[in-house]
Amino acid sequence: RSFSSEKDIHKDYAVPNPTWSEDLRLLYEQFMKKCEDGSWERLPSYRQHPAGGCSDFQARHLDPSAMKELTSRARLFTRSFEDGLGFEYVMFCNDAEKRVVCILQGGPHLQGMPGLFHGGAILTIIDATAGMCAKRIGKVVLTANLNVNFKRPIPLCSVVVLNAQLEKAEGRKFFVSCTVHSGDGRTLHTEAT
Ligand SMILES: CCCCCCCCCCCCCC(=O)SCCNC(=O)CCNC(=O)[C@H](O)C(C)(C)COP(=O)(O)OP(=O)(O)OC[C@H]1O[C@@H](n2cnc3c(N)ncnc32)[C@H](O)[C@@H]1OP(=O)(O)O
Repeated sequence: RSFSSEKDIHKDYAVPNPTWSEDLRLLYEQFMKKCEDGSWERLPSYRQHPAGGCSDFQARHLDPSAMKELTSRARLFTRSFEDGLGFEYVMFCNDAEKRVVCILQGGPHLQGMPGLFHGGAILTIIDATAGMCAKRIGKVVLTANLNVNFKRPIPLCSVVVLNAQLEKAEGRKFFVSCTVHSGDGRTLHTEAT
């Protein structure tokens, strides 16, 4: 299926689709309920960055002529898989508490060791969730340092919950902690700063 259709570019992927498990749907409903009083907000998620969304950042870091050609082909890594095969996730933010929660069902194309989530895939979704937590305050942010302890392996295709918390801000430096728990909250799989 072509990813570059106009419709697809503006499609919000942070909503249920037929590949979602019952566990992910239940977590989604739980968090959508928390959004009712406005304390939590579901964050829409698109395959491509909005045009001009990071123009000053791109001007500083990238060659504009190269960017033009690339932009139409570029995809957000975590949104570049067919439905259900990669990262099925939704992020919710609570700006008052400086928190971002990400509910995630990892697809079969994220395998590392047989039957387990690839460590790089876990790093990716931690980077995106902690990055979003900093971005809620810093607007345009880059990850300078990411330290991770993998405590328990994550079974492939299971549902997990990431909790990112802003711990400290010093000027333009943001310090964020992030944990990955099993969907039932009983197992701490990963912790990161
Ligand atoms: C519209 C957009 C929509 C977006 C949707 C969401 C999509 C999300 C996608 C998900 C994407 C997720 C995000 C991604 O994946 S971002 C991609 C991965 N990250 C990068 O590529 C960043 C590469 N690094 C750099 O560009 C520079 O090194 C940065 C910018 C980070 C700092 O270089 P800069 O020249 O600017 O500043 P500085 O060197 O004077 O340092 C400044 C201060 O920082 C301190 N420091 C520096 N390094 C470290 C370190 N390693 N540990 C601890 N501290 C460190 C340093 O001591 C100093 O502190 P102080 O002495 O001032 O106190």
